[in-house]
Amino acid sequence: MTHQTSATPRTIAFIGAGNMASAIFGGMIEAGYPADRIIATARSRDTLEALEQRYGVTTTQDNADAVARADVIVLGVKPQMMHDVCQALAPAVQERKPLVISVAAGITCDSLERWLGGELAIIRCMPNTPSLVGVGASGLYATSRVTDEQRALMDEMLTAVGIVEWVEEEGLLEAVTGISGSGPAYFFLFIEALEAAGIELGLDAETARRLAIQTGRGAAQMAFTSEHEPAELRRRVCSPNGTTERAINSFEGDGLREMVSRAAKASSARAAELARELDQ
Ligand SMILES: NC(=O)C1=CN([C@@H]2O[C@H](COP(=O)(O)OP(=O)(O)OC[C@H]3O[C@@H](n4cnc5c(N)ncnc54)[C@H](O)[C@@H]3O)[C@@H](O)[C@H]2O)C=CC1
Ligand SMILES: O=C(O)[C@@H]1CCC=N1
Repeated sequence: MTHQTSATPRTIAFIGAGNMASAIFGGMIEAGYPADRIIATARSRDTLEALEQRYGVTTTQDNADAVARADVIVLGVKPQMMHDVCQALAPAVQERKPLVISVAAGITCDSLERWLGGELAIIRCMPNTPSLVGVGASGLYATSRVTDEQRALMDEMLTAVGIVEWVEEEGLLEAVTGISGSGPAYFFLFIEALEAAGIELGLDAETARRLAIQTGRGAAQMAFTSEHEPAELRRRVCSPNGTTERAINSFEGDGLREMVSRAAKASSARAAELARELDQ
């Protein structure tokens, strides 16, 4: 992992080490980031003990103590918790002035900066959970106080767990949320539906699941590595008047594209709604 180019790896505190935050630092550690440079906080001692055991990270229930020791803080609590967590952390953050990263859907840099006491370098990140297996996709937006060095550090952290796309307008993170932030759930739903169809067609559940998962994996891998566009790869599965053509016509007739578009826009709109609801 490229962090080795830095003289000393930065200490990174993950405030609210739940599904998303642990997917990021789990992926970073898997890629070689030193676990002893990662501090994780959560409300429950049991959660923290499990993280210590699994990843070898340092843990504490005291968010301010974690901030006091960190060069970078990653805010990973639910959007609804963010205001209270930030306000409680403001003195420690103002004392230390770390790079602040938020992965919360919706919450704007403006809100974060206000809640944390002002004048901070903030990066908003919309990651996704496949970061845990090194195949994440993250959208990033940086405020004007973020230095080139801090951007490079963020690139190092997140390219260790997947691809990184910077956006120049903060509002575009809502689009990222609708596509890749929420996106893994869409693909899991499709796998579930394909598995259920396999069972209806007479396969046993285990076989149906294995075929559905491997097919999703294979199609994504082909789309990722091929010189051809996804539409061309699709056409190559469709023999004229064959079986796939019937299935694709069924999807098109049932409005799959419109369904996907509506779903992605619903996710994106919810991100904007969260920002309005939670700005205080
Ligand atoms: N789950 C996902 O696929 C994605 C989630 N996100 C964002 O990540 C954030 C977290 O989501 P999840 O990880 O899914 O939720 P989660 O519920 O798994 O994690 C939240 C963690 O915060 C901890 N927590 C709550 N209050 C705390 C406090 N006062 N101090 C310290 N820790 C506290 C909880 O113990 C929990 O471990 C959200 O803001 C969400 O918008 C962003 C992209 C994808
Ligand atoms: O569902 C959510 O609100 C979060 C943000 C993107 C994925 N999970």
